[in-house]
Amino acid sequence: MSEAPDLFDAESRALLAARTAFGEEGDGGAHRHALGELLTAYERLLRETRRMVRRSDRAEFEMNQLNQRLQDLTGQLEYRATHDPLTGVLNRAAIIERSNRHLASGSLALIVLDIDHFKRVNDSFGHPVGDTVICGVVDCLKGVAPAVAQIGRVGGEEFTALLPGVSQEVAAQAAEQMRKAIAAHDFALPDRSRVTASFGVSWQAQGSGFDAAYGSADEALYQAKRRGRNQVARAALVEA
Ligand SMILES: Nc1nc2c(ncn2[C@@H]2O[C@H](COP(=O)(O)OP(=O)(O)OP(=O)(O)O)[C@@H](O)[C@H]2O)c(=O)[nH]1
Repeated sequence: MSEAPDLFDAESRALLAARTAFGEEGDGGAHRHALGELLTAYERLLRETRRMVRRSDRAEFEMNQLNQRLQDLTGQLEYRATHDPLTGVLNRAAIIERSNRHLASGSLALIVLDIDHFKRVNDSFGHPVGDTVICGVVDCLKGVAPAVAQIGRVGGEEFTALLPGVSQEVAAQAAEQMRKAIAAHDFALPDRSRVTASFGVSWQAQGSGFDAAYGSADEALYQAKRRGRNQVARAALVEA
């Protein structure tokens, strides 16, 4: 028979003693004593086992908590790396990454918009008021954007909406809804003036990239600004 492990030394000894006592012609007292020793040894073993189970439960609980915290922190880090802290929409890096990902598997319509004469808002009422206008514009965009749209802030007062698999025609209609929503919104500026934005809309076939999509939408946006602002301009379509 193999040797008993150290952990069970006391129990093994008690068991051996009990076997010996019961194997011999002993008196009742010796048997009772051996049984008592055995019982004590096994009660101790039971107590030790329960203590170890409790300790292992505690360790498992703590490990699960640490795991959860790690997952939360990873999620927070990922969120910060991909979102604009002021408005909560996607940041420039995330917009570039998603545009390229969409264009690798299909077409992409891209809307770029820029708040008109935004410098005046900052200069007249201060930066914090400018920030509330930026947030208000994002709220307007979210309110009317199609479900498929992914909204991002790519510059100070410049935003994009990605519309994967959507035609330029439909994207231009969505941009027009956005334009109307901003123009109709009361931004509660001290002089009661309205806020407007200009839009450029591009469409790229599968295989293109963010630079081409953004470049042509930005060119169209520039046209919208030149033509008097508060309007939507479409980029010339480039066939694949
Ligand atoms: N409040 C605030 N202002 C910002 C932020 N980022 C950029 N800006 C401001 O946005 C303004 C951009 O102004 P311009 O590029 O001259 O353009 P604009 O006045 O909007 O005029 P147009 O685009 O030609 O219609 C500047 O005053 C910047 O300081 C921001 O995070 N918060």
